Amino acid sequence: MFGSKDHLTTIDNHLYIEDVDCCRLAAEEGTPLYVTSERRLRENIRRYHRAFPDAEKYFAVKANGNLAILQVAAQEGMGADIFSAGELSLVRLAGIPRDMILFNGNSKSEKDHIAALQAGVRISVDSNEELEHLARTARNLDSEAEILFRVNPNVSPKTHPKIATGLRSSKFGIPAEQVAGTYKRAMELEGIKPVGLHCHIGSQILDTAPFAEAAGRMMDITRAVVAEGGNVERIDLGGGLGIQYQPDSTAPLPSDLAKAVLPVIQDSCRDMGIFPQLILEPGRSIVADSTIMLTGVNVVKRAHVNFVAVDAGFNVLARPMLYDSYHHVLAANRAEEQGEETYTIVGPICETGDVLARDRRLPRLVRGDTLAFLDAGAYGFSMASQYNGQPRPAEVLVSEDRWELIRHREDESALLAGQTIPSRLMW
Ligand SMILES: Cc1ncc(COP(=O)(O)O)c(C=O)c1O
Ligand SMILES: N[C@@H](CCCC[NH3+])C(=O)O
Repeated sequence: MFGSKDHLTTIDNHLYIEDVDCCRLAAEEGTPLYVTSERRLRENIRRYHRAFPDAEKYFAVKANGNLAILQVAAQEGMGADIFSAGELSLVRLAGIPRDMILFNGNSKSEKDHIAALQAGVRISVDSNEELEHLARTARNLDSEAEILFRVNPNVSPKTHPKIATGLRSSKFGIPAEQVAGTYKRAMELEGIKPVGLHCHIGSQILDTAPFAEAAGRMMDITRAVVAEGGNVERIDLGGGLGIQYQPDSTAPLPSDLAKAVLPVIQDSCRDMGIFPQLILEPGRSIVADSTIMLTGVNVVKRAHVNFVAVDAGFNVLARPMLYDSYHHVLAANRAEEQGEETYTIVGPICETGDVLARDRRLPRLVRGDTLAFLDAGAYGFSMASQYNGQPRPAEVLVSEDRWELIRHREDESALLAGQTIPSRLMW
């Protein structure tokens, strides 16, 4: 019923994650609730280690910044791809070694550069202008920035346009033809030590060909940099491997990615006589399918469309609203029943676009039922908001037959946090 998702099963009509009954979770922890299988998370990481035994793997923290999940990633030997000083604090707390952290981003402030330099992590430089700013800041701190250059390889990843990042028209990276010149400039700059090249072509990519194409472009650029006398010690191919959101679809595995990119890199590097450290930055393919989101049914409305209104909207799971993404849904308390009715599942937010799923066949639903949205671990909680005065949900980590809270449910006080009323208005 769940294909390769062997952390999910049904017993007596209830959905289980590992050995925990999701109906019990909903009853005891409330809904909406994010629930992660520790076993699946570890297995997904180990799959990357098996496919790429010599590469460093940096978990893309933007996919899921929960500290317990980062702790598991650290225990399993992952580094981190971070995009802000906030994410830097998270990964340092989780114990990820500084030598395996890359500070990415197309719009870093001086404060971000200082945070990266003081923490001693590498920085991915996204533009010629950033290079000059960073060099100045590093010199002011009497420090030296080890940098990679984010390259724009102009490769089409065949994914949703909002999450394609490697096209010429995207805001990310230095145009491929400029990189060798920029690298040369960096070698002359005091305060800067260029050590490699970085790219990331997009997310939820279901075909390995664009990765191979990007690897080829990276090798062409490496050749040009080496010809200028540059030292390329690190090549970072980013993340982006897609997962199987639709039950009848297929997605490549890390081993398929390895088959597509390793020969391209290894052959070219051997030709050039260099042996750089390969880096990958997977997010979604590590954490998405480890996690489900449980949500409670509040209202079933039989109108022009059959609506089922649940307690999670795009404030909890933004992906369907942002990208028309599909998440498979089932009734956690009637998981073995056939679909009898067709429903559009909507949230509690005051917007017509607050639709989590359309035209789903489910058992006849009533108030109090629990729905499970699968594959919710990547860009799920991390994109949740408090819109419409909705406190954000709790998260739990399941291991075999027990679970632990890894993030408390917010209450209304979270909506007040950080706010002040000027005294002149208090009368
Ligand atoms: C620089 C960078 N690395 C890695 C990732 C992770 O991508 P994914 O979650 O698709 O593996 C992203 C997000 O797209 C990214 O921007
Ligand atoms: N947030 C997107 C992925 C963005 C990747 C970050 N560059 C999603 O949910 O699919």
